[in-house]
Amino acid sequence: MLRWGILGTSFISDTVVKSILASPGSRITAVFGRNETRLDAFAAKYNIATKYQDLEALIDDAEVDVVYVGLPSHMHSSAVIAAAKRGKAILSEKSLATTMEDSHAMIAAVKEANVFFLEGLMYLSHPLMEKVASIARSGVLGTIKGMSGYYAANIWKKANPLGMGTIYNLGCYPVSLVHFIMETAFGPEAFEKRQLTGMGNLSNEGSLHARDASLNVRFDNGVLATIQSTDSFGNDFSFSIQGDKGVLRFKTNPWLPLAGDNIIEIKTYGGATEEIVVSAQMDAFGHQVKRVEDCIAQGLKEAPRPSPSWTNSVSIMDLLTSWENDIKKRAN
Ligand SMILES: NC(=O)C1=CN([C@@H]2O[C@H](COP(=O)(O)OP(=O)(O)OC[C@H]3O[C@@H](n4cnc5c(N)ncnc54)[C@H](OP(=O)(O)O)[C@@H]3O)[C@@H](O)[C@H]2O)C=CC1
Ligand SMILES: O=C1OC[C@@H](O)[C@H](O)[C@H]1O
Repeated sequence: MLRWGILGTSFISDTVVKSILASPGSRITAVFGRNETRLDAFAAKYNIATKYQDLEALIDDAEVDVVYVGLPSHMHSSAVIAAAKRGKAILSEKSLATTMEDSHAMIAAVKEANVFFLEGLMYLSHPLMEKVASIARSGVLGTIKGMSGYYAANIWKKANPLGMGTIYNLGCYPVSLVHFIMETAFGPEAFEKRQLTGMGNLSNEGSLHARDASLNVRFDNGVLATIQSTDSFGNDFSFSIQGDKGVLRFKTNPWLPLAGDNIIEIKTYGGATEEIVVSAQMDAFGHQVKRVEDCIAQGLKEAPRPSPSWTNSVSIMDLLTSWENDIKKRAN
């Protein structure tokens, strides 16, 4: 039985805790929150016995095997480093961090401590992504030539501005999916070799960050990717993978795959359209908990693909930070 300690009592901890409690292989022994009222309410709601207002105290708790980091993204690095030093396994929310310096420091710490670490890009643990990878490898799309993605959610008033806006809150989803498809189709180096341009609208509320952002990438092998992301309006998604024989489109949200039916459409240029349904027992958060349990039971320190390896998480961050820098460079 895996014993979890939860850092943070916000919306995302609420979601993740429900999946942990639904799993027979896990239980929650402790929760940290800085606000006493919210901490008490959270612990009471989920019947969590031990409450801490001191983050280090939770990490030190001998009854905690795995720490879930549900703190804002600029705090991931310090929490992950502290947990790694105490030998804890770690599941830490996306984005990995908000800077490359923090990203390298946290991955160095988990390597040094030789502990399990997974970034919470939860959709990559869902069986839908295994299916997408098998389609990308099957040849039905031909050679992959391009990808287009869009993610919009009106969350800017709720998201912590120190999490650095839509690029890190939402853009990380299409970028990590482009990363996964590039790796699946062309091998581990293909994503790294590229040129990009970023455009966007900046906000200075709480931090200087992109609120609406678009990205154009040309990978050195000729594949083109276009991504758009906003946290200032809407509630919508799209993602397609274009090959020289056909195109794959997601009919349901690739980044919030469900318990139930998840739907992909493949259209070949000869005219045939096939709908593929991937049915799952659990949503992405449920599969993510199962993945953590399975990895720890097997003594693994990194989760297998489609979940991101440590190197994958750093590569994704490298693109996110380059995207942000390019937008900011144009604004100057
Ligand atoms: N996977 C998913 O679907 C989603 C993931 N996320 C991720 O979850 C994370 C949390 O984001 P968000 O909800 O915007 O963050 P919040 O600002 O709501 O903070 C989350 C938790 O961290 C606590 N916290 C914030 N600042 C501090 C601090 N300085 N010291 C101690 N505790 C602190 C908050 O306490 P308090 O309540 O007192 O403010 C809260 O309990 C991010 O990494 C985000 O990317 C978010 C949404 C969905
Ligand atoms: O991280 C997230 O993932 C799913 C989105 O719908 C949510 O708003 C975002 O914060």
